[in-house]
Amino acid sequence: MTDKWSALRDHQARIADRPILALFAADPARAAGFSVAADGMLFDWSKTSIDAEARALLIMLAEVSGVEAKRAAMFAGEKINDTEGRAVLHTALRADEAAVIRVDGQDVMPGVRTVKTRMADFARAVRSGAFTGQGGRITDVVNIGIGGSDLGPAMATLALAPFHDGPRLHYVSNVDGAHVQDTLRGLNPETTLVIVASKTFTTIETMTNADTTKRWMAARVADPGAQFAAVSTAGDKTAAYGIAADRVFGFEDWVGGRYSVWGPIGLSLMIAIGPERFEEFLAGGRAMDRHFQTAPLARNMPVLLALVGLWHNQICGHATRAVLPYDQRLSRLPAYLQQLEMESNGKRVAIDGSDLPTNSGPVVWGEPGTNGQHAFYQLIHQGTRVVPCEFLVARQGHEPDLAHQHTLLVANCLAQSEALLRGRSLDEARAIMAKKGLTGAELERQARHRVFPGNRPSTTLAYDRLTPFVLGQIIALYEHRVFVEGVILGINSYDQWGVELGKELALALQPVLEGTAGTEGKDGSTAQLVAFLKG
Ligand SMILES: O=P(O)(O)OC[C@H]1O[C@](O)(CO)[C@@H](O)[C@@H]1O
Repeated sequence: MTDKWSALRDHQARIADRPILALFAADPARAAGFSVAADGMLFDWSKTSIDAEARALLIMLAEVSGVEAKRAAMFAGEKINDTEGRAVLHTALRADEAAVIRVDGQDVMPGVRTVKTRMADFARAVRSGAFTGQGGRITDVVNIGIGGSDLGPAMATLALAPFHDGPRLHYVSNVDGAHVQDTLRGLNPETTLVIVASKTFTTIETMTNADTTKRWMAARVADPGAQFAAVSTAGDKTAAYGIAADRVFGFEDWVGGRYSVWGPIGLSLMIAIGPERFEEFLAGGRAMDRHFQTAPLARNMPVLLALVGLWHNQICGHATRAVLPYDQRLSRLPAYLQQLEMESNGKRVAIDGSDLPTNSGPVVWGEPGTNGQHAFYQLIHQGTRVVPCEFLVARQGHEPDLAHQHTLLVANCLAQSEALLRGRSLDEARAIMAKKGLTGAELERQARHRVFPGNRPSTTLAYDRLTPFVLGQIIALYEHRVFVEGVILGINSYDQWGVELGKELALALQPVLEGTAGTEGKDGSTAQLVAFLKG
């Protein structure tokens, strides 16, 4: 059967044996030709097996899949999340002051601006000491949320540590009591602000941790509710929880959880770095939006990042991709991208309800370099499976006195992508063994262990320095990559039905574990585990 993927699959089969290095040899301008720059960032995808013909076919794939029309529909507030009947407008949260964006005929921007101003006022009050706890100035902020209500602000707070001049920030997500207990230990309830961050305000992990934290505070503070703020789309539920309306920051259902760091869910980040820096973060996202909307597909960074991803997963069959930031402060980026990419594009059914004719999105994983090098790069270099690697690296760090360490970091990043590309041949390995004095069968055996197949694909995203603006660019880049991949796959990237069944079963298992219900109807393994865990 020929479909929109066929020409690419046929082409890939034809070029499968051609080494990436041969592409560089044949085209001295390959590095520049297979790279794209946008607002100070460089995305180099030349160390992949994509040649000029594959590139043309990939661009055509984006065209025939209607990426440009769908992009316009998203930015215009059309309800492209059609299994939930919602618009997808996280971009409105970072749109410029003059923007007019309508949903159901209503301009949403006045509401966005009003809430942002309220957030900024509150953040300034907390940072300046105008808003106090019952024991004085706020020293610590605890953000209680999970998934998109945790990963974005937690990742960004860590990423922007050099700009963190507000109170200390803590993030509690896991329903495991260890998380909340370990976080609250050592904090003073009288000077702690708690932000309950939940789009729905029903998520059991978040509400359970909020209840626990409220009890912890009540033991020392007369009015714990006065030190709680809430971020949610559910104003009725935050009111029922006893949080005064002036400390509730609402948003609309057109902001998906994993896309929500730009708005009220980013309140903790705003308190950490201040409203002005937060604006710079939004400006970075906005710059990437502009690039995504205006650059031709062949020079469009999110489009190219998506096409490289599709080439590796759907065409070459590589099931995972590693995100490898050579930037310690981006150590939570892989976890953040796991939700962004896997919750968005981990779907086996197309928008029309039919089975997907190809693989869904890949498994995303990673750790910051150089730590990963001393852990799992062995498999990346010499394992039997190919793992496309996505490196991120800054031209400069925030530690001028440690510039030599930054140079070492950058050298390591470049060395890894070079090693993946070049590898080491058997002859080269034999020469190394011969130099060590080995001969015969032992030389051969030892040499085989030292062969690196090479020809392993990677991309590198390089930027100047991890500022709020650059972080905004990076997050928006990946958001739009997910969008483009989703459009081409023909799925709805903005729902998440796959998380529901486990939630339902957990609710039903709670009384079983408490002993008020039996294990009738449970499979043998689950019943056995219940019996063991009940003790
Ligand atoms: O913000 P909420 O409503 O508590 O949801 C938290 C997370 O739970 C999910 O719905 C998945 O269970 C995510 O999509 C979301 O980010």
